[in-house]
Amino acid sequence: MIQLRNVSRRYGERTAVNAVDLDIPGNTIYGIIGKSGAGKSTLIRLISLLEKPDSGEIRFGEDRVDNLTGDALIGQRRKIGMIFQNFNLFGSRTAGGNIAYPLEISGKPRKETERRVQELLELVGLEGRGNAPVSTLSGGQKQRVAIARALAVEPDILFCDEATSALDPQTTRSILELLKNLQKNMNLSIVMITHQMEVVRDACRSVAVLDEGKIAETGLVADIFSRPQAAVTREFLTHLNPLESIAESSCPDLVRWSHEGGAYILRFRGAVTGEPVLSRLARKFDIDVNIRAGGVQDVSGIAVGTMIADLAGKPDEVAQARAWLESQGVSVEENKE
Ligand SMILES: Nc1ncnc2c1ncn2[C@@H]1O[C@H](COP(=O)(O)OP(=O)(O)OP(=O)(O)O)[C@@H](O)[C@H]1O
Repeated sequence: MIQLRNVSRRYGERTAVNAVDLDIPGNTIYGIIGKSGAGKSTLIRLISLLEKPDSGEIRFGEDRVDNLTGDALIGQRRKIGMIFQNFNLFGSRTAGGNIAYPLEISGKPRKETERRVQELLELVGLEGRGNAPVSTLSGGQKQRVAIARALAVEPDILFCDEATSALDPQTTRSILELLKNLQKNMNLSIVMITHQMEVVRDACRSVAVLDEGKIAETGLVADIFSRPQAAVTREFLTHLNPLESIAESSCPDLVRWSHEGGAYILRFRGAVTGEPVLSRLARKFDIDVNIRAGGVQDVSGIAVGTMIADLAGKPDEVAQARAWLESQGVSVEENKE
């Protein structure tokens, strides 16, 4: 478990991370999502002990780590692996040579290093590619090498900083699948920094939404998807949900399709998705329901439905209908698009 209390980091006049409190559970994949400039990279530099906060405390488990220096700092940093958007591989080395690097500098004997490199290549699905020059690898393969290199020294925590942002959607999915499997099989804690809600949906169990250096909200991904609280979260979901992404999602259940928008966004989860809530709504209230688009996404194994609909009728009837929907576990939001 990583714990941040009142952590701030300023650059001159600019407060990049502002009084952040965060509990990142261990042994899971935790997402931190934010727009460009929200402070994600700064936050990850602080948590990975590359920079010190101006104020506040960071703990790994019981140990306070933000104030460490010397060998104690090096010891804690050994527990952390990192992968990046642009892979940061050594172009002059082969795939295997990159993976061997951290083992070589930690003084592992050559035979052991060779054996471990083979194991790691297998682990990331690159068996037989150890001698390939980095320049001959695809983006997805390069990221697999970077993952293997990060895992070579058996870290407790793997930080992924926009690790799939440079990859196409299919490669992104395969890298996320790999990370999910590694997390499960190695009891790893993974923290994923991203600006893509798809990455949060497809890989993370919990998420923190960062906005202008502050935590806008945190929660289980399925809860955030079905009942977003902060305006910035809704904005992320609006860009992901209503039209294109539903059609592309791995579990499309498209009801209808329209580019004309709709007055309301309805979100619901679990059992509610299977119930004929809208037909009951239309029977119960004197309103017309026009579904513009809708679908069900798989969010960490939980079905989360999103529907864009018009609810037309007298204002008080529509207000009552909205209140009834909320009482049935359906979150109703005006569509600002
Ligand atoms: N080393 C630095 N010196 C000065 N300002 C910085 C530094 N690092 C970050 N900032 C500022 O802090 C704010 C947050 O930046 P940060 O890179 O953490 O955001 P981000 O969410 O990672 O954005 P992006 O996705 O664009 O990288 C920005 O206004 C940025 O200009």
